[in-house]
Amino acid sequence: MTGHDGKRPARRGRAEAKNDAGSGSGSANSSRATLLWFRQDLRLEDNRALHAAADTSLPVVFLFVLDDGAAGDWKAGGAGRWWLHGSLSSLAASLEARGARLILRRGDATAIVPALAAEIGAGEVHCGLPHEPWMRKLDEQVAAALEKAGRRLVAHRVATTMDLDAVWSKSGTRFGVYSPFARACRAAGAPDAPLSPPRTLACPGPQPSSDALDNWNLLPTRPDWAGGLRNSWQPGEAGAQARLKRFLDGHLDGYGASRDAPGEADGTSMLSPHLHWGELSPNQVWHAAHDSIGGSAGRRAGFETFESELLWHDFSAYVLRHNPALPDRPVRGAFERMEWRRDPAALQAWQQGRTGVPIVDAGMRQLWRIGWMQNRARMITASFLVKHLLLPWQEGERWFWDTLVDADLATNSVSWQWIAGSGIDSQPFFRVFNPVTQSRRYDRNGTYIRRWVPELRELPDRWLHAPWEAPEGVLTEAGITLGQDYPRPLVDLSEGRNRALAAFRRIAGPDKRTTENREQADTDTGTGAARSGKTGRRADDAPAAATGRPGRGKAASPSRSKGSSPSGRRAAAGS
Ligand SMILES: Cc1cc2nc3c(=O)[nH]c(=O)nc-3n(C[C@H](O)[C@H](O)[C@H](O)COP(=O)(O)OP(=O)(O)OC[C@H]3O[C@@H](n4cnc5c(N)ncnc54)[C@H](O)[C@@H]3O)c2cc1C
Repeated sequence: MTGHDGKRPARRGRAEAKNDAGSGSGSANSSRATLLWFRQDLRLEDNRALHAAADTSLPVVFLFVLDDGAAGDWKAGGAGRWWLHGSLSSLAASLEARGARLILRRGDATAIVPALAAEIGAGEVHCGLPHEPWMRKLDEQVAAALEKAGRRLVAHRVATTMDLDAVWSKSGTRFGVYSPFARACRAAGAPDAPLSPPRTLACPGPQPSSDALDNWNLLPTRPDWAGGLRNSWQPGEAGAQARLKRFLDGHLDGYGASRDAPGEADGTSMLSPHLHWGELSPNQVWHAAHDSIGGSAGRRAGFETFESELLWHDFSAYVLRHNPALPDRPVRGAFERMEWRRDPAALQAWQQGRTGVPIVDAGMRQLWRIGWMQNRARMITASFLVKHLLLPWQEGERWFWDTLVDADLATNSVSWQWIAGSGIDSQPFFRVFNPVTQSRRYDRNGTYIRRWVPELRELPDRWLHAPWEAPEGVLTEAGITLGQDYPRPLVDLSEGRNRALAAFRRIAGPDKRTTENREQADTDTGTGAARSGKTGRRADDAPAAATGRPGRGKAASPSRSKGSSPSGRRAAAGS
């Protein structure tokens, strides 16, 4: 819905506080201070929790708790911890510049938050509204503990453009598909306008004690694998603003095409870690992008596509909110019976970017080096793991969790299940990305491959995407001996594809949706039918007719690699 001035009406009235779990029994009136509990909203601008705390006119105490116990398997991974250190350091400096202090505590938040609220005499604790299941459970426990003492927890929407509890279909059901969800969001109008930081922050005289950030050991030391991350990112609000400006100044126009070209510098905004850690709100990003359109048709087109991606971010949170088991279990029950293979050597080759398929290796090495991978490359590498290698999507999800600076429980699990075909509004399993076709289409000149797989640099474009097809003389001239300078492919692409399709056929029967997929698979003929609602997500392979030979992979339940610490996994993979 667009207003006559070309601007959408605002989604006002949707930023109200949530999870107001306490009784509000009057203790707020006798409060001496307010507690602001930061989580994944590490910013001063457009932070509704911060505004609500400041509006009490009481001194505000700022707290961040590192509670790895509550997060369990989903505590921040190695790259996430590196980012968190930088982001907290930046936030602490911004607060100090305003005469305030960030209090750091490590341990059980259900004990720490109520105890600190009692210590400073806070009637209210303000925080951002989370969508991670473990954090929601934690909030319930903290709210209950506070309530016992007549205090209350007040959560504010800080991480999505929409109030996710207010998005319903016309028939009153939840959306299970992205496109109508996005239509409903767009129809609701523009996201709320961003708020500037409060002018003044009243701070208490004596401050509570705080841990020293350096003592949390969030940065890797032995080995220090973070050099590529340091060279690529500036965690914190200032870095986020600079990245947003760079993208909007030069790259919104043409984003529709460049977002699919992994080799294009700044082809996408690279805002994902800043958005994940809440150094920028999606509302700030939306408004800045919208305001930058001016009269340009190209920028408007870029904006429309960019907005779709921001809504995918909201949709992922929405899906996780309504499917708390999503990070661990397939949404489609039939996939519980999938006969995934167990092949640690293949898994490690994938993690290290040594599969012998250049576009896959380029993506995995980019991830390793800078803690981020371009979206098209994420799709190709994920599909290769799940389909050509027939390894459980949870293995890939775990690896991404540990190595991505933007690792986000909602987006990561929704995306992995989308690739695996086991999730909500996913790509059907029988759509198998051919990595070579994808590579030729989206990295036509080989810029991406040459950057991240330099040993192939001298190969002519024609052979770069599939070196195993190159004549011996061409390889020799490029200085490559396959199996020595660069691996032979881990799997024959056509055999891998057939093995995956055979495994899929064995589970397809009893599950309604997968049966439908299979029937569709037998009749689809073109890429048009392969288009999903997801912008730019298109499978390029012909659909699976019932041609594959039965696979021989042994049934393996997905292992979660429990017990190996994230940084241990990074260290184990070498550099
Ligand atoms: C297997 C797989 C795993 C992924 N894991 C994560 C993850 O852990 N964290 C994460 O933030 N993204 C994840 N994505 C989604 C996507 O790849 C990244 O959000 C995107 O590449 C980030 O780059 P950008 O900021 O330049 O995006 P842009 O193209 O500039 O998009 C702007 C913003 O929109 C959102 N967005 C873009 N693409 C998607 C998408 N496909 N789904 C949901 N939101 C999107 C992000 O917040 C992004 O920062 C994953 C995708 C795949 C295929």
